[in-house]
Amino acid sequence: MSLYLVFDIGNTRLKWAAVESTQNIADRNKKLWAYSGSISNQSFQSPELRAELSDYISKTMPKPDAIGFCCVAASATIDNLRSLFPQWQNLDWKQFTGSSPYEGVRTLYEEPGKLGADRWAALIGARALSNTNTLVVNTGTATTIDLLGGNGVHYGGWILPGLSLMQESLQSNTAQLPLAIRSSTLAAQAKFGTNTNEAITGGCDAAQMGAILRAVYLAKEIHHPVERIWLDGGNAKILATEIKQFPELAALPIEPIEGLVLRGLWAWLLQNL
Ligand SMILES: Nc1ncnc2c1ncn2[C@@H]1O[C@H](COP(=O)(O)OP(=O)(O)O)[C@@H](O)[C@H]1O
Ligand SMILES: CC(C)(COP(=O)(O)O)[C@@H](O)C(=O)NCCC(=O)O
Repeated sequence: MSLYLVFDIGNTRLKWAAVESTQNIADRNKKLWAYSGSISNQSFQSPELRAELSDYISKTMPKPDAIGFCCVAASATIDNLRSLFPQWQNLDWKQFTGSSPYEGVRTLYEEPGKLGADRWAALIGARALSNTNTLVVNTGTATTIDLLGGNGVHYGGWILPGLSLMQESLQSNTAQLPLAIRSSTLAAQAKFGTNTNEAITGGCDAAQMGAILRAVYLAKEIHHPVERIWLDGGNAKILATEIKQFPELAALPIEPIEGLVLRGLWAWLLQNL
């Protein structure tokens, strides 16, 4: 049995988890991520908070046999990550990138090295869960929508501004729009907005859901009809709730999930160590 520590550094948050090589990688039980957590990139810039995180992780688990990580944030974050555990000597750090090979999955991206490492890891994580035609939707800083065929081929995908980014860009690039606050009465989104707040949140939600729907139609057009949609990332719960209100989308095989990127890093370590 080997112990792995995996880190997913996104543009907003750093997520981590510890897993044992003997655990079932297809397990969807939340307990799978018993040792896991996240910290905002902003907090991770603070030496004091990094020391706290390091202390917490190193007291929670023994020295791991390997640490797998991927990063789509600034490269300085990688330096901070790699200096996190001075208490553990000779750590085996493995960086996963968009061009890291993984047996059983290949991408049609023209330059795989340019594919976001987190998108590629999420696709591998999805593959570890099932061999069906799958749409991988990651609703983080950006929203990414990727099609993975049951044959293990990544047909490419789309990148949209994430929900917060959409709303923030309206505020920062207009004279009259505020930063919208999501109403707790979600039914408001299922109609045309009758105030600025509803108009913004409803519009941004509709853009995200419209892209998912368009991807489902396109997958059918290219003869890889979607059999499963994984919804991951910081805005997955919001979007899943919105989706339930739209019969056309609610009928789709959509499931919220956590940690697809971390799962992909784990699968990659299993295959390469
Ligand atoms: N506790 C949180 N901290 C930061 N962002 C959050 C939180 N909860 C929800 N969000 C939303 O999730 C997004 C970040 O999601 P995440 O999947 O961590 O992104 P990334 O992988 O790009 O870092 C933010 O843009 C924000 O809209
Ligand atoms: C699209 C992304 C910004 C998403 O990042 P995230 O929202 O997870 O922080 C990231 O995957 C990235 O920088 N990709 C590189 C370009 C590409 O995938 O084509």
